[in-house]
Amino acid sequence: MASLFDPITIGDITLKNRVVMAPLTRNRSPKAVPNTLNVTYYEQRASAGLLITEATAITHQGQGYADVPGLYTPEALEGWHKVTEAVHRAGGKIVVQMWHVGRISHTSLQPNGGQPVAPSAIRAKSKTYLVNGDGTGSFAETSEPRALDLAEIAGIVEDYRKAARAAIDAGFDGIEIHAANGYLIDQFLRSGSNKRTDAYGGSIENRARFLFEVVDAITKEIGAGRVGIRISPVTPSNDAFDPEPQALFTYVVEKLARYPLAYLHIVEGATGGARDHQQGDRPFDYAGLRAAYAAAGGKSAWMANNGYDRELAVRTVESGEADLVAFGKPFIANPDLVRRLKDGAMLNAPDQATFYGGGAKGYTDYPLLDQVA
Ligand SMILES: C=C(C(=O)O)c1ccccc1
Repeated sequence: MASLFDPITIGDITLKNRVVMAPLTRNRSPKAVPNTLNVTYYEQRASAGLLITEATAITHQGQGYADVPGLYTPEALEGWHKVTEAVHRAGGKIVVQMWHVGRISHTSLQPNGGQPVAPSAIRAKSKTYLVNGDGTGSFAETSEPRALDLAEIAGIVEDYRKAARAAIDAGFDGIEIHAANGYLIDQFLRSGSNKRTDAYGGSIENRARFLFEVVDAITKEIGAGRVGIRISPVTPSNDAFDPEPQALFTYVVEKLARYPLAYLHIVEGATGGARDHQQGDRPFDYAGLRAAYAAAGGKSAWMANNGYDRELAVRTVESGEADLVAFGKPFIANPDLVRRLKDGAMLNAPDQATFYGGGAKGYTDYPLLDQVA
């Protein structure tokens, strides 16, 4: 029977435990360049079995929020190299979450002030984070997107391939494809945001085409053993919706079974919200999803996420329902979360007011267990 605190090898990556830091957007990388504060933040949390970085834009077009990092300038890659070196020096493992926001963006963040791109010209009922002239942050409505021309899609697939290569060259142990939470890949998957009538719209197979072109390109470039993927079957984040999530994501995982990936990362329920959130006419069957994946020959590690506490995480790994558990907010407030979970110690409460934007406060200043009187 496996324990949350046992080592595990996922694809080409060996982890010292199964406690994962989930991707957490913190908006603390001005000009999309990781800085010394970011180095400290990730280094502090290196006792995790695996760190998944905050969502990181593969190109300027893929950028949707102010002060999130990128993977597309020499300065950003140099900044990430400092992060990976520090995490490895501290004995950690780290992958970067590769992100294209699609329609979840704002003209002020887009190249030449242009419209964000999407599978279809359907505006999301969502907001994005901007930084005002005086440096203060605020949330603004996302802009009206334009539909991608068929001829543009191959270029974005190539952007993913180039970014994956750049990530490995920057010292990451691997990458996570961000296919969740209503961003570009998820916008193609979900029928609520994809009304295309060409080979990328309509049937489930067509709506998943873009995802698998990205998976093909990245796994050919860096090897499947260094590739994870995050999906969120029923999240309503960023106005994501599909009335038949079980059919859609069963198709997705059955096709992913063909790739010997490092892991599949599943957001259960509404991201950061109710674990039992439902889309469509019946509750989502996560065990059934994994069974379909295994029946299709899938052998990659299964990473569960969203609202896990110590008890549920320990039970879920011991039962074999998942191989790893990813924690978000608990890692914001507890750099030494692994030790706290192992010891059953109290957890610092995260300060919501400092989740997004700002500096060290609420980012690198949470006390370790040893520092708490
Ligand atoms: C990248 C995000 C995601 O995956 O939901 C995100 C972006 C902004 C705020 C919170 C989360």
